[in-house]
Amino acid sequence: MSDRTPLMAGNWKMNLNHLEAIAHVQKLAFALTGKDHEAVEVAVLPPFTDLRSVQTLVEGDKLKIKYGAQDLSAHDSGAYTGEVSGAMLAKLKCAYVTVGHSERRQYHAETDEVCNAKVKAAYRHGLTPILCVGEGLEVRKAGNQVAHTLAQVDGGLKDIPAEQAESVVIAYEPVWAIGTGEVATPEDAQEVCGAIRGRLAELYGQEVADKIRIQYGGSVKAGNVAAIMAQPDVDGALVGGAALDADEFVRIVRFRDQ
Ligand SMILES: O=C(CO)COP(=O)(O)O
Repeated sequence: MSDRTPLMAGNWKMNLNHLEAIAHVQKLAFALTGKDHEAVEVAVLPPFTDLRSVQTLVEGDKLKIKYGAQDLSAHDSGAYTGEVSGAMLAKLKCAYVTVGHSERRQYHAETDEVCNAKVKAAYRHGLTPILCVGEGLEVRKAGNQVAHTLAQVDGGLKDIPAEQAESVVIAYEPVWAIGTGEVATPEDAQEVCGAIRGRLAELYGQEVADKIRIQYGGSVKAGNVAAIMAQPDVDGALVGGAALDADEFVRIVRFRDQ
């Protein structure tokens, strides 16, 4: 059993307005106990428009729930219409920011180079990046999932020094498992997460690699999370749909009770 604290993060995607976000975080906060928070780090990743409201609630009620954003600009400020900078997210006391989610890679043509620039921007502003990697179905069918995912890790972490990388979170999210209900088997998850740990050791040495948390994401539910979390190189989950159901997300946080 590693001494890495599991991170269960809910990626709400484009769901819950700022009023719904307040109600949802209140429900989570009411359900989660001090014992839960000692065992697992819990984070929510709402849409940008919810962040100020979530910050106000978390700070006002001194909640242990962390929060962050689903994306950030590679730029710090300027003529980038519609973008949100890491500086602005830091001002809202965001802890995390996802980078390179497959839906952004797919719909916004985010390359490994763009993801690398965003990882650097996150660190410039004191945000912990959750770097999302993972293969599509064709790559999986061809048996190239490890090589594909490691190339994304290499690209996303290019020129990131060890003192920053040791805090990064890597989220392995096989695209064919996202939103499909077809969760990866624990063995599939461990195969790639273990390979990611090995690459991190090659890049930064084993001591740093052993500090880095690697999440699994893709149709995680309370019923399947425990077997995935039992894998030695899985340190949490990046949860989509199930995170929108407070009771289900709390059951995911309490995976050890299953
Ligand atoms: O994309 C995901 C989290 O970032 C996973 O989404 P689902 O849990 O809905 O499959």
